[in-house]
Amino acid sequence: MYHLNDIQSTVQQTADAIAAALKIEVEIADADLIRVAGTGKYKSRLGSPMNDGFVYRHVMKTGVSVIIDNPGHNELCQPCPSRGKCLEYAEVAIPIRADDQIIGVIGLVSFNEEQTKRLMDNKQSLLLFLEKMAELLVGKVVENQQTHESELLSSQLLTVLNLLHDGILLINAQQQVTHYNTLAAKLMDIDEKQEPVLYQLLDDKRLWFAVERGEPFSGPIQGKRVATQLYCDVVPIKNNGVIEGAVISVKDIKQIKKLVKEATVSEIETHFSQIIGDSPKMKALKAMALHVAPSQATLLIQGESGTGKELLARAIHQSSKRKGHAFIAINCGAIPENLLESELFGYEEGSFTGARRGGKLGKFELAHNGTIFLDEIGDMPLHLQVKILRVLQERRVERVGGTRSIPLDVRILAATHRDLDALVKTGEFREDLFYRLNVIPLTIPPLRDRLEDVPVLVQFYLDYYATVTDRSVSGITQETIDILAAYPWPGNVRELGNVVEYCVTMVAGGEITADILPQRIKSVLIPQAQNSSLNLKLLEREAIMKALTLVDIEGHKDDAAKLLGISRATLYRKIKDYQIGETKTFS
Ligand SMILES: Nc1ncnc2c1ncn2[C@@H]1O[C@H](COP(=O)(O)OP(=O)(O)OP(=O)(O)O)[C@@H](O)[C@H]1O
Repeated sequence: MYHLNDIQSTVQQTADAIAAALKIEVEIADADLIRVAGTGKYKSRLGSPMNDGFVYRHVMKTGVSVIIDNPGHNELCQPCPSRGKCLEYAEVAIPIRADDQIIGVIGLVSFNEEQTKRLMDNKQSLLLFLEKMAELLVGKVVENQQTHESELLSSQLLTVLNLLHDGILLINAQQQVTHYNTLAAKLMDIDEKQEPVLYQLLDDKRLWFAVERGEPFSGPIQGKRVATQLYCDVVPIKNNGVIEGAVISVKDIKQIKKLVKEATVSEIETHFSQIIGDSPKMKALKAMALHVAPSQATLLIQGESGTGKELLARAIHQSSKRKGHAFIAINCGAIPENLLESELFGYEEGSFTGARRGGKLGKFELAHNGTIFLDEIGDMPLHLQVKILRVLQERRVERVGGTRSIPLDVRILAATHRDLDALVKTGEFREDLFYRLNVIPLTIPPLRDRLEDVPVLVQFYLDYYATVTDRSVSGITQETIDILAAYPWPGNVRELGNVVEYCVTMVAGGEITADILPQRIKSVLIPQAQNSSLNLKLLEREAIMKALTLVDIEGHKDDAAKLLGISRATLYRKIKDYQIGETKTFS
């Protein structure tokens, strides 16, 4: 809806102009019959409602112009309380029409014979003249409304732009900056008194050409007035195929790096104290790992799946001077071969179909100053093994499709559950890379070779799952622990954690007893459960394990047999019967 009052001074000027031309009094009312402008005696009554405006009300309602030469006697004057006392000689009223609405009335009033004669003699040209004046007012009020709407849109747009976390520039087809948000002003040092042109802010022809040709562009650009490197994304604006300009989003590259760092520095700090296990083998491993952690050495962690290779790698990272930087883990066996290269080394824009605009950082670059954990390195394809070797030797990476070689400061920790030695022999793993990685080998023994760690791990997981699942568990029976300590744990600590989680979930409060254990665990020993010798066997098994632990070093089973008071042959048989770990270790 248009309001004449919004252009009051124009309306008044129009009333004055009509009055001067016709030498007659003029008043102009809005749609609510409030006097917006007036001349002569009406000038002092602006803003007041025209209660007696029966003629004007009729014009508003019908949209038809009215000429009254007999005020007081005309039928439109019938309801007027001033009828009979009316000072007016004649009256002309025409509607002001905008689109389909009538937004006001222009009224001419004569107060003497001479004015009346002028009105009546030139009725047609007078009406035409007034209609033109009404059109003029409508043109002004529409223009005013459009200006207001576009100013509102601009200020809404600017408010939205200022909410964004990127600097934003709106560019027109002449490369002039028409709008920018506060962050853009800060990032590019835009002076608010000037209307900058793109080339005065961002110093790169590739960007200017992209805007000029209406093409998208992404990449690092040097600021012109600032020393900062800025990352820019250009999105062209086209209207019916015509280039109208572009929107450019701008980020501070330092800020992006900071965010990447925040996102990649692990929130889960892992310390050696979180690696549970007091068996002599674990103690020796932890001591060795703690010793080498602060060094820059590349480490190869070997061990079966679920033995805690990543846990150990995280603890090593946390105990090194790199702990404030990223720990980036990548499972080389879990990523399809065709994607692994770009995941590790990143790629440049346009290096292959489907490559993201602006390219992509690889895991090596993300780990800059920190540690990269290459899990399942044994699954790495040979052609990538060459690239890894180059990174290790030159401490630089080259992105896929790139020509630059980027310097890097990354410590590599690799891990595998496979026998790399054997892979080297079959030609599946490069010997030179193996020796390069295997500078300091760390081998985590499988859980079945350190079953004495089982009770403490069980307790650790009981506490953990009781807390995270919010279930109260009063304890676990000795018989259950004995069964767990006799199971060979092919899935190692991960499997044990899952079993305890299962028990905590199933027990519904109270104590965990043997019958709650998953069937596969029970079935290792339970066939003998009805047999009264179950506990005796368990005791015997434990005694053998203790004796083996005391002598500890393989090859001294004679001593263990002596301790137990049995022959060497019997000891070997019982080790086999009770499935006490004799599996190959990697050291
Ligand atoms: N000694 C330990 N103390 C506490 N938790 C452990 C221990 N060893 C392993 N875990 C836990 O077991 C789970 C498996 O560990 P992790 O992922 O480090 O093993 P992994 O050897 O890297 O396995 P994979 O080779 O399958 O990737 C994790 O939840 C880890 O926290």
